[in-house]
Amino acid sequence: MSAMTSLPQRHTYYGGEVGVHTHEISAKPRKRHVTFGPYIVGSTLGEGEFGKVKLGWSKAASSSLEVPKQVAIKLIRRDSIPKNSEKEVKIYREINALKHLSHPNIVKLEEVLQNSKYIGIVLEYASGGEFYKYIQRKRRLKEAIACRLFAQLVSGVNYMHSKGLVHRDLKLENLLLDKHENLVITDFGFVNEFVSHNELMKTSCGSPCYAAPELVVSTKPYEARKSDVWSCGVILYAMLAGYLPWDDDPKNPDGNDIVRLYYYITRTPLKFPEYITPLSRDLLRRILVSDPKKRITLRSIHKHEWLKPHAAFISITPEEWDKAMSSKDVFRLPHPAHTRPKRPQSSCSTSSTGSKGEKRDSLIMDYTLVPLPAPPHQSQSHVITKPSPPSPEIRTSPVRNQLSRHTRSNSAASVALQAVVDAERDSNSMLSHPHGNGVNAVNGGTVSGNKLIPRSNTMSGNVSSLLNKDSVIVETSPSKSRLIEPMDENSIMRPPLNSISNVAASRTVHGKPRPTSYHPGSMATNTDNKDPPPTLSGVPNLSPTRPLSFIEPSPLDSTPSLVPDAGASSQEHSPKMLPRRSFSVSKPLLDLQSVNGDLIKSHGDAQPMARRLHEQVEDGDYKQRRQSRRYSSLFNSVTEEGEDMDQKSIAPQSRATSHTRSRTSSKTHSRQPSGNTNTVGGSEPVEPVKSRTTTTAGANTRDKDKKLDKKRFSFLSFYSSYNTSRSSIASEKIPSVPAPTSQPQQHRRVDSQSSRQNSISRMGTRNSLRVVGQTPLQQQQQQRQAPAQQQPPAQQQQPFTRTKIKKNRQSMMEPSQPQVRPQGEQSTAKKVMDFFKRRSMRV
Ligand SMILES: Nc1ncnc2c1ncn2[C@@H]1O[C@H](COP(=O)(O)OP(=O)(O)OP(=O)(O)O)[C@@H](O)[C@H]1O
Repeated sequence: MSAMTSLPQRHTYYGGEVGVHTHEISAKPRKRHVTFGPYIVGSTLGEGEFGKVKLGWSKAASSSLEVPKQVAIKLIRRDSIPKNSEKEVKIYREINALKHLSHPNIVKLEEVLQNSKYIGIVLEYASGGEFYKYIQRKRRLKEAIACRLFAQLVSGVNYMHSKGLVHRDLKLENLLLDKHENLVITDFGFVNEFVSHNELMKTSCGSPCYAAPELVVSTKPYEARKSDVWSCGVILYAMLAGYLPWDDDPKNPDGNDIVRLYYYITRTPLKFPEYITPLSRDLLRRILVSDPKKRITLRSIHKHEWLKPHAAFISITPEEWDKAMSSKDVFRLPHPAHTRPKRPQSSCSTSSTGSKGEKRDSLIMDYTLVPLPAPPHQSQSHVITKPSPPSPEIRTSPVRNQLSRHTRSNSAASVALQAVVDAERDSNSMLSHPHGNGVNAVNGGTVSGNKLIPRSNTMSGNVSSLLNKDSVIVETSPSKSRLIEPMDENSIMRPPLNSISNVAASRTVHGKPRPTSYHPGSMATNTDNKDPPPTLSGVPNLSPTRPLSFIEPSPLDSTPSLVPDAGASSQEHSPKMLPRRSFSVSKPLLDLQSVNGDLIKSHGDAQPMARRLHEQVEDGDYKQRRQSRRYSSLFNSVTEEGEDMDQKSIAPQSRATSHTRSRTSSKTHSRQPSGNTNTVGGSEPVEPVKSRTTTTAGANTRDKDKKLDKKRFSFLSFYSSYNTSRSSIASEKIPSVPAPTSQPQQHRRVDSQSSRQNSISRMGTRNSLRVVGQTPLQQQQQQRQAPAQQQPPAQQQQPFTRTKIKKNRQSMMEPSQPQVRPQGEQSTAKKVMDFFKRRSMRV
């Protein structure tokens, strides 16, 4: 149609402007797309803590026969990232980790873009959607499928462990599927580094239902890798059973009392439904062992009989993965990106007024909004941080640690970002300076050197400018060196990956107080504690509860030490209110001979990242606020404000959109961009078609409903639907617990009316582990002190809903009274509604 309408114009050819002329007089409305760097931004794939994740297409490929490369772009409003905040650290922690992870079951970081308004983390698009939905659809997985996916999970986890990284937030919600239904591990916001010979960590994080007991009930630093193993076990159980383990404490049916929950977990034998085979039960029994010392290691998991069908896959070493992934995709179809489309090399080419063809359709906002100094080198017009294949040299080179060490007073997270980019420089990456297309580019490690940042003259150590609105990071892979010229070495600031240490050291000099960290054991029931589980009314050893903000000042106002996470510090053994875990500021000395775990086969990539700067102290505070907003919205009280705040984190217009697809991976992955073109950033909305963003009450309602759906999930619901009697769940042992034995009806259907409130309350409880600044008991005490207004609506018996929210646990910490659940049969429609209403929220 388009060709037909343009045909007559060919007769009016003049001066070689066919394309433009034809376009201008085309009867068809000009297509305009929202763009972000080299990508056309499509629909919303999901929404997380940092904002929306959008489907994106490579613009360059859209004009050819080549299938546009699809990516997932995690758009983060820059103004939503307070400088020196935990959020900032988390973002760059994730970037840094992903940059050095190259495994088929770990989401691939394509690049990081940045313009005046947004930071875009461009990830490989996992078109298979969210894993928990996959299980939802199937109710539970067949053993063969579960075996394959679990093999992929442990392979990916083993790989990251081999790099000296622990995920610490493994759960169903952080697993995606690719188009071949391979598992993809995502969300590395809590990733941390462990030191091989002393891998203990102190900061508890993760989601309660997936977190190892030692994170909650022990006063001791925990073995980070073993906690990941536990989470893998919970995931495996969920795959096979269709619901999560230990969900049946009659005294704590909603899991509101986290202390009791973990007391129950540590004392209640694992129970299995009858359809789980003995072999898989055996593996689960070895994984879900409360004592981390007795818990099976990943290496032993690999050798377990149940995984024998995939022994060959699991036996692939991290080194082999590095090699394979750097050369080709292993079991994914080759990326079109391997023939990465050429990007305009001229800044003018991306200008809305200076380009022709496709780029004329783009409204490049940043180009005009953010005037940049003329780049010294011709470069790509988009910016970007491009990950390069894992480079052993980068990871292990001791020289890196000797690179310039700047004493900076900037955001440690920014330093981390610079550290991220620094790795590229080591691998011959070149700097690029985009000066157009709205996304500016500077090399993260050379911000000052290439003078792309107005404050560049102060940038000898000012890495924070990486997050300045006028700055953009560009990092190119070695393969792109042909597009740009190498920078003068002297102009490049090259902070080593351990440059964080310098920041930390400098902060130490400042002598600011370090925030305290969540130290679960200081409050919680010890594993060995034989006393009855503490109750809300009688927790004997509660420490004085203080507001999070008081307990945990900004980590960057603190005095980080050089003591790694491992708990080597004398502070580690302080029973209560231990100082916050300090950040590792130097490359960890991976002593392979003394590696405690089984899987470390190389020095790996234990890059010091920003991770240790604040850990999750502020995170708890942030999440509390965020969760409060969400809950407010859920209850239609003070809601609008909360919703707005969340929505604003991406784009104002997007608030009203009804096409936000929080769980539409399968639907959207083939969706092609359409509509008008705007550039994400500047003053333009993110949403592709403005007309679609019309605000209506209905749209708002739908939007909220979708959010609710996104936040709620319960395996129990569909399991109950599938097997309403639940009598098949066999208790292998009679629990010798103080609490009454578990009851099958805990995994039951629920009244749809009450499910929403109940799920909300659950989200605030079992998911509350991410309040890392306090122990559950602390929170409980706070809760007791808190006014009743923080309490959620009266809860009703509901099946367990899973976590996807990270805030305001306090308001949810009030114990709920067990209530009699409706026993009546539900209609199918009601079940379906319940199913979608009880989606998880991560805390
Ligand atoms: N690579 C991807 N491919 C497809 N969909 C994705 C991808 N990454 C994220 N999504 C979708 O976006 C949603 C939010 O992503 P993600 O959880 O990573 O964001 P986040 O900001 O880190 O949030 P949170 O930390 O709260 O989980 C996911 O649940 C998923 O539906």
